[in-house]
Amino acid sequence: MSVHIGAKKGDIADKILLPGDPLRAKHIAENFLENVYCYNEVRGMYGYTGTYKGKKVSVQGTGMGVPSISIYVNELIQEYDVQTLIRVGTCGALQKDVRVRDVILASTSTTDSQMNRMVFGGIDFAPAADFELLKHAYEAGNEKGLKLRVGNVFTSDSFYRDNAMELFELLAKYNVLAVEMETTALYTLAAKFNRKALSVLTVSDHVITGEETTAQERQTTFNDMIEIALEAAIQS
Ligand SMILES: O=P(O)(O)O[C@H]1O[C@H](CO)[C@@H](O)[C@H]1O
Ligand SMILES: O=c1cc[nH]c(=O)[nH]1
Repeated sequence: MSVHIGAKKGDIADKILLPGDPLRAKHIAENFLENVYCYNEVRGMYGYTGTYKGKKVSVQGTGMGVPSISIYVNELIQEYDVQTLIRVGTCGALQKDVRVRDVILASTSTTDSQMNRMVFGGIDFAPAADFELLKHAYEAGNEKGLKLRVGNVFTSDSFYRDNAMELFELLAKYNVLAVEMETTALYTLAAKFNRKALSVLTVSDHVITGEETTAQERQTTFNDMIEIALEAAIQS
């Protein structure tokens, strides 16, 4: 096992879905995978492996924020040699024409996290999705008749922020689609270790209109996003 994941080598597939919420991991395992086993319960951050359309796929909760997802992604890559990592997360919409329950593919991310500034000595590294994964996910969405949004998301270090609207309006003006808390870390670590990564996000709330989804929905019912991510994973 690694420090935070109680799996043996070989227990985790080389393709993995990464929800922030461990109960979303359980939902994905129970409703989308076959031949499932749970390989991790450390800290209640559930991890499962099973098959999707006959191909081995894992799903691992990451917790919230850059430090938490960085721990899981580092260990999944360095200890378990995972190659393809797809975040399946929620986000808050920043654009008027992005609606609650829409699915967004993050082609890149903007951040207020200091992580990359520390690593790159003040240079602004531009985290990017893997193009092939993004293409497969986009095509999977099209096949389901969905109009996916593709673009820049804001990876924030804080969920609660003073004077948030001022920043959100500025980001919206620069075409940032939504706010969430992990994509920058995922894309940067994937670049560091030469792995493939993508964030597929469902809009759970609207920062401008105030429209929201319930905690139950955030745990369990964002199934378009899950199917799109699984299709992209098995084609990678
Ligand atoms: O639903 P998840 O994947 O946790 O993603 C979003 O939800 C959490 C905040 O409520 C943050 O982790 C944010 O990125
Ligand atoms: O980080 C997040 C996630 C969902 N909704 C938000 O407003 N922020």
